[in-house]
This record gives sequence, C-alpha cells and structure tokens, in this order.
Amino acid sequence: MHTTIDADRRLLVSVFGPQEAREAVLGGARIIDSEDPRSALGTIKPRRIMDIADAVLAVRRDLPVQLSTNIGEDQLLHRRAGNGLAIAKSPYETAGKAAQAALGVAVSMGNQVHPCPIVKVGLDGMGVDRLTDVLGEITATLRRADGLGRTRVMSVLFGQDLDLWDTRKTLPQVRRALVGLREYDPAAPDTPNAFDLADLADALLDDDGRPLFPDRRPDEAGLKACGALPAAARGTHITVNEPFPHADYGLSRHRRTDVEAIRAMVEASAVAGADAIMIDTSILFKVARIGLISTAGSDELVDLDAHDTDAHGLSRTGILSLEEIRFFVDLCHARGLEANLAGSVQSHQAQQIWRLVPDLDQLSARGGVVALARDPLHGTGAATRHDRVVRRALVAGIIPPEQGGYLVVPERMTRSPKFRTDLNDLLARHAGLEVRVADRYGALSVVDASEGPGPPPRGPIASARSRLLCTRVARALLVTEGTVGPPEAVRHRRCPRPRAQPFLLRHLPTRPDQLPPISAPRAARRKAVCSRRVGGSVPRPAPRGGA
Ligand SMILES: O=C[C@H](O)COP(=O)(O)O
Repeated sequence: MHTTIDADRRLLVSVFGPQEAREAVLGGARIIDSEDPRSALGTIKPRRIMDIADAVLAVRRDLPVQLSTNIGEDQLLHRRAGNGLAIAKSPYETAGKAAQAALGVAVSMGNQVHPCPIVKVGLDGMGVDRLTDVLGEITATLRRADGLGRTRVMSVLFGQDLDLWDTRKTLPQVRRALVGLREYDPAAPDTPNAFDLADLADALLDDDGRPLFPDRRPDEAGLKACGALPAAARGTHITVNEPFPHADYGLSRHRRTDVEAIRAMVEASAVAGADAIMIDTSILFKVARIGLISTAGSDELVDLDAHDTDAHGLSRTGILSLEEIRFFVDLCHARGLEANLAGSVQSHQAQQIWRLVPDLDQLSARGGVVALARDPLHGTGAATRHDRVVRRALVAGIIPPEQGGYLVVPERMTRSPKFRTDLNDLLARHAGLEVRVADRYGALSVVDASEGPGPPPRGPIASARSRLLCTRVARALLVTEGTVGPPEAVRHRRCPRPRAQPFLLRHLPTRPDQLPPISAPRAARRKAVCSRRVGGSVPRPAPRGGA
C-alpha cells in the first residue's frame, strides 16, 4: 500500500485556535503550531497558545503530538521617530528581546504536560552573523531555564525567487491580498510600481475582518484616521513590501534560494545550536502563489502545480527543485539538525516528496489544509487566509503515507485540461496512493470512475462483522438516500454510523448490485413488514418491560 518507512516523519500544522487544533490532531498532524495566519510567522497571544495546548492535551491521538509556537518572523527592533522613520536598536537589545520572547512562548505551551515544545525563531532580513547571534542567545537561554531545558529550537528562514516575485507582485489579485494584510509602505507616486491605496481601499479590513470602506473611496485623512497610512505619509500612494534579497544578507549571491543559500542557512543554524531548521516562504510569496517546492521541470515529480490555478488563471509555482531539497535534508542531517519544509505545501507535493525524499523529517502546512468555514448562523466564511479553517480530511492529505496520507486534489484542479493524464502518471509512479477530491469546504469525494483512474483501491475487509456492518449501512443508505456508498451520503454526515465513517468511506459498496443478495425468506419478511407499516394498520409492539 505505501512505503515502509522506519522513521518518525511528522507533519506540522499551523492553527489559530482550539477547534483547529483538534481538527489537526484528528487529521494526523504530529506538531500543532500556534500561529496567527495573517503572516508566515504571525505572533499569537500567550493565552491563545494555552487554549491550543489544552485542546491538544484533551484530544485522542494514535501517535505522540508536540507543540510549537513562533516568536515572529522579524526579530529586529526599531525606535520610531516622530517623522515615521525608524532606527535599529542595538544587537544586544535585539538578542535579549528575542530570548525573552522565546522564554514566554515556551512557558505558554505548558512545559509540565508538553515537555518537548518547539520554539520557532523567524530570522528573515538579518545578516548571517546577526541571525547566528540571536539564535545562539535563544538556544543558550532555553537550555538554562528551569523546566524548559528540553525545549527544541527551530530556526525559520524564507526561500525566495526574486525574478518570479517580480513577475507576480504587480498582479491586481496579489496587490489586493497584500493590502488586506497591510503588507505595504507609503511611497511617492513616481516610485516604480507605486499605486493609489484609495483604489483598493475596499480590501482594507478592520480588526474583526470587516471591510473598512465597503462602499466609498476614502481620502488621505480617512486612510490615516483608520491607521491604514501613518501620519507622516504624504499622499495615498503605496508599494507592496519587498522580500529581503539573500544577496544583501550574505546568504547567497543569487536571486533565488539555491544550494549556496541553503548551505548558509543550515550552517548558521547548526553553529547557533538549533535542533531543527525550517525553510518557509514569506507571506508575499504565499499570496503570489509561489510555494517552496517546485514540481516543474522534474523527471521524478509530476507537475500538478500547473493545474492548480486561481480564479484569475494564475497557476501555482515553486522555488526549490527536488535535488535542492535532497541537498537540504542531507546537509541538515550531516549537521545534526532536523529538516522541515514549509511554504504553501500542497497534498500532491507532500505525497510525492514523502516518497521521493524518505529522510525528510517534517513538512509544515496551513494553506494546504484549510477550507471555507461553514457557520450555522453566519453561513460561509470569507476566502481569505485568515478566515479559512483547518479541516481534518485535508490534513490527512499531507501526512506521510505510512501514517495513512492520501492524495487530495481541489475540485477546480480536476477541470484543468490534461489533469487526468498527469494524475494517472502520478498514480502509475506511486502504487497504492489513494485519491480524494476536495470541495470548497474541504469535504472529500472519490475520483469519478467513469472519467479517470477510478476510485481508490479497497483493501480486503478483515472480519465478517465489518462486512456485515458495511452491508447494513449500505442497505440503510439505499432506503434513506436512494444511493449506497461513498462519497455523498457518508461524507455529508447522514451516515447512520458516524464513528465508523472513515472505515465506511474506504469499504462501502458504491453500487446497489455490489450488495450481497438478501435470502428469500428474509426478503419476504421484510416486504411484509414494509407493507404493514405503509398501511399503518399494524400497531407497533409495546416496548419490553413496558406497562
Ligand atoms: O509555519 C508554517 C506556515 O504556517 C505554513 O503556512 P503555508 O502552508 O500556508 O505556507
């Protein structure tokens, strides 16, 4: 069915509350990461970390689960001047504040009941010496702190491809999303790629996620009054934030994260005493649909990214090749570090990477495991990164195969020309990989057998009792829903045996003619009972022991 891996490979899922934490654990996540999804390493309040830690403690799991929390992606502190400019504080203060934050989040995760939590340290926009200094201060501090000595430290650095970014940063949907996330700075109107914030003001949201200017174009004073522009801004023009180029920080001479940059990141993390390193992407790249893993141009990876386009036709693309990923993992292990890959990781990438890079320790995900929220009072939630919610069925699409991972493809991908051909190619390369199609809400169905590779293989049903359960449930569904097996009735929770839902999704017959025949005397009895009930003439027997 799947590769036999004698390892402890883990999926990290970033969550923003206890319900998401429960979904993540039930989906098979092994590291529950507290994070505000508004940015790549969004700072989360300690009390919310505590809520998540409690939720993780209370939920059923088959394998051990760790916690993690970040201390933000930018450790540099600045002193604000009255004119809106900022001056960097001293290296001593930067490292000191970062170590204080690390102590705070480590304690918030509850070291008594979660003894090996992970502190993620964002190190974007820092030179190699400075980031080594900050990371070293954090690891040394945590090792000495009472009760926190087993805390694991994970450095987090961002991959980049600046040429790719330049082709996408001016797209209207990218600008709009970045305005919504306040990822911009004031600029003079003649600055390259500057645009008027007032033109996209309907994308500005208040603290509760509601549009600040749903139906009117604000002026400069209005934008300043709501904090969308600083008081010192002159005019309403802005540019979206730019990534920090590796070349400016001594990581690589090139415009793309390559072997040289990977080497600098890993060596600095090892020197500073970290336990693990994650390469992620910044929120700029996530919004521009540039993930960390590139499936294009590879002999070994099938490029399903090419079919994953947004509503504007923008396809998903990536940064690191398979060879660079293998180099990263090998170098990490040579330096005694665990290797973690993040950055818009999708199910089709994960299911290939777990198989092709068996030594990889961890993958991380948020965007690939969230879907539109359904709220019985307020209906469907917004489609922003912050409003989408973690779904356990999608989490299971990114866990390793030996833990039950399957391939999830978004419904819209299946409409892409040649998708079926590429999917069949992928399935031919990885025998036993099961496929599910996800709708906008993260509900799964099997691939339509008439159009493509057919439903996932069904393993033999182990016991006579399980076979009987399948038959009974299928017959009940036939009566109530007019159909038998998965996906419709079972996945929409009309399943008569909800606790057996995962088993039934796998094994339920899909057509009535697959059901075993009912014996003749039993069929006659059933017919008689049905006709009497329809006629309503036969009173039901009194309950046993009743009056
Ligand atoms: O810490 C990891 C990030 O939250 C991953 O988020 P992403 O999958 O949306 O890139």
